[in-house]
Amino acid sequence: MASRDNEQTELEGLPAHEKRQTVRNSSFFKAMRNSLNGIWLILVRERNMRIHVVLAFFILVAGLHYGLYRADWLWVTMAIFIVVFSEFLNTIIEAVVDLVVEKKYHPLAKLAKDVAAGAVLVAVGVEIIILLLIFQPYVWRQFGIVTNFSDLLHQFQQ
Ligand SMILES: Nc1ncnc2c1ncn2[C@@H]1O[C@H](COP(=O)(O)OP(=O)(O)OP(=O)(O)O)[C@@H](O)[C@H]1O
Repeated sequence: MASRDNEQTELEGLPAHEKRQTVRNSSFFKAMRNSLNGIWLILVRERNMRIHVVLAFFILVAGLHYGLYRADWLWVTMAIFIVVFSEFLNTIIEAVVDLVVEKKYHPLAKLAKDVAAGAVLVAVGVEIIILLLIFQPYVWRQFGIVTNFSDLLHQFQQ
């Protein structure tokens, strides 16, 4: 138990002077503060999350550059969300596993962590597919090539 207490004060991203709260949040604002702290902690502790956020920024810039339609923005938002959300779940699972096994090797710990990491990989794969499907007509259009089926139909009708 002592080792867990030490780990708590040494947790990267968590101020050492942080008051140790283990009871329910006394107010909505306290709950909000702890939730924002969770977002801050994952950004400070997880390099992969920082990479996802930077990539999301460039995707948003590309979306603005190409002037995506509203429906396309919904897909792009969902694509970014599933990756960020899966990274949140991955971090939660890693933390809970570490809390339970306390640095000892356990095949179930490996299973939980590897499967959680696999979920992030699947989410990234889905994100890539969505982004390719959404962005490719805009990119081709820049070179004067029409690939969108409805645009093609529209051209024939004219
Ligand atoms: N207690 C454990 N028992 C068995 N295997 C473990 C244990 N801890 C970690 N591993 C193995 O080491 C790998 C890396 O674990 P770690 O907790 O360092 O994740 P990480 O490097 O932060 O991963 P990610 O890049 O997904 O955040 C796991 O995927 C798992 O295969």
